[in-house]
Amino acid sequence: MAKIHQALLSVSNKEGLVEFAKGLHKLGVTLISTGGTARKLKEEGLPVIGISEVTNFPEMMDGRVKTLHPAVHGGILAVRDNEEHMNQIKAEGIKPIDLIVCNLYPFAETIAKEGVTLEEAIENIDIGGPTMIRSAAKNFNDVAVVVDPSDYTGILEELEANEVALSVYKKMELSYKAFHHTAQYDHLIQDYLAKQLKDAEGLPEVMLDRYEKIADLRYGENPHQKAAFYKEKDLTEPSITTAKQHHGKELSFNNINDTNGALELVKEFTDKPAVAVIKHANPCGMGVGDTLLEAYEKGYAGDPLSAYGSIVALNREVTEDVAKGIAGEGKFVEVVIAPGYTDEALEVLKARWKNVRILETGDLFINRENAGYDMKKVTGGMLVQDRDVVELDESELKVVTETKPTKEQMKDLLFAWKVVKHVKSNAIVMAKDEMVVGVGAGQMSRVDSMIIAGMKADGRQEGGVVASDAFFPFPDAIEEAAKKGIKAVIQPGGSIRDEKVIEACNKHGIAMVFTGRRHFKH
Ligand SMILES: NC(=O)c1ncn([C@@H]2O[C@H](COP(=O)(O)O)[C@@H](O)[C@H]2O)c1NC=O
Repeated sequence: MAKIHQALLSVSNKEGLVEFAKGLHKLGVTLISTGGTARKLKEEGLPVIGISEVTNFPEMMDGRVKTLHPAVHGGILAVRDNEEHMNQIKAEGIKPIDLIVCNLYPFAETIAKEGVTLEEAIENIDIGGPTMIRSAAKNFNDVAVVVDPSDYTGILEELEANEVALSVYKKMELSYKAFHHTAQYDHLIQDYLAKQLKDAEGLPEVMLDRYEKIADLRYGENPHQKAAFYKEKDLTEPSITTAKQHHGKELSFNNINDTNGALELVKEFTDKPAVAVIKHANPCGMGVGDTLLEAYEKGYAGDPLSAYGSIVALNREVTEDVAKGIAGEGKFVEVVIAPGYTDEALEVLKARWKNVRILETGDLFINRENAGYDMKKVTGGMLVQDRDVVELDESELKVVTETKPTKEQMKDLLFAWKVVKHVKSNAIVMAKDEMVVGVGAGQMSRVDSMIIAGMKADGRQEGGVVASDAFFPFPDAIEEAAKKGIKAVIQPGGSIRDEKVIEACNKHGIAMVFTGRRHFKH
């Protein structure tokens, strides 16, 4: 392993710098540095060669040109066992630089400042730093590059243990990290400029760079599929990616997907306690109540059979009584997710199941102003759209039937409308007293979803309401609803046969409300 003789330190974030430089100096490494970094090291009494002594050029134009010089890049990029390279740098009086310690102008922090000007942002685009980092990262066989102050201690320890050398494997690891760092940095700049341009409202040119891996998963949807979990970098609201796990087995691919569905559903309810019971990302039960226990009981009662092995999401802190409800005899859940838990509640859940995943999100909200994107993978491509977070404007509701919904029915219609948005299309939700009593999900025809919802409700829908995520193409589903004793329906409207659908409602004395907006979820 080749020894490190010369290091170039040029950092904006000076955290840990002095200790690291002192360690390098103690190991006999020569230190080269740029303006502010050199000043800081000199203040500590460290011997530092200024960059101008290396380049024979002054640092110019407010620091726009400091390290951008063949004396620096030749010293970094020369391949040490390439005789010609080494002769060439020698002839120019260039000495190899074996270690680059660099982090960049604080672009992210600058653009986050209130009232930042374009000029200020542009001045904070680092050019020399990324160039140097990339040179060193390319030549990782011979050069080490450190971009993260949290790596300083570990590197010093390795240098101390290995006669001031690092393994090629370690240098390759640092190279990977360095390219990641510069790629992120460029991305941020690209994004910022896109926002300044007139088409800032459009979707970004490149999507996947916005995501970083937070976990490798044991496997994907099936055991033969490899999988990992990625987090959106500029995430602005609590989500499955930010939830803290208190207890239980590692989350699986399917757990994450289903828990996301459960959490997003209860996030819709802010005014009152709400509990969703989810299987395969669809709600099998959902309830709203004056207390969280009441909401849980309604959520569970929706479909106790399907609730076995479900995911339970709650929108309020879980208390002991609710935990006892979830942990009741004969029950089994995969995941519980909530804004928080009392100590007693946690005890109850932990004691009941060794493996149940208990997740805490903190206070729940939907950031509708900056909700991010929703994506669907297709073979060879990806579809991207805004997340469906638009709220129902109650003033736009239109009662289109002779019969008007009662106050109680309207409450249930609005409840069911929020739920149906989270059910796979074609989606039908039957509800009564702010409790889901039947769900028809993912059917190829809407009337089949209605029939299935009615089957699941098993009589409990009598006098209740129905929500449909998209319009009824025919009156057939209304005929089915009428047979089941449904008294009010909420749906977007907009079918060419709306008149027929309204006629069917009028015939059966069903009240129907149009929202004017559909919520497909495919
Ligand atoms: N222009 C250059 O040649 C150049 N070389 C290094 N830098 C950056 O200057 C900063 C350190 O400056 P100082 O040591 O003066 O505090 C580092 O963030 C480094 O990435 C440069 N600045 C910007 O491009």
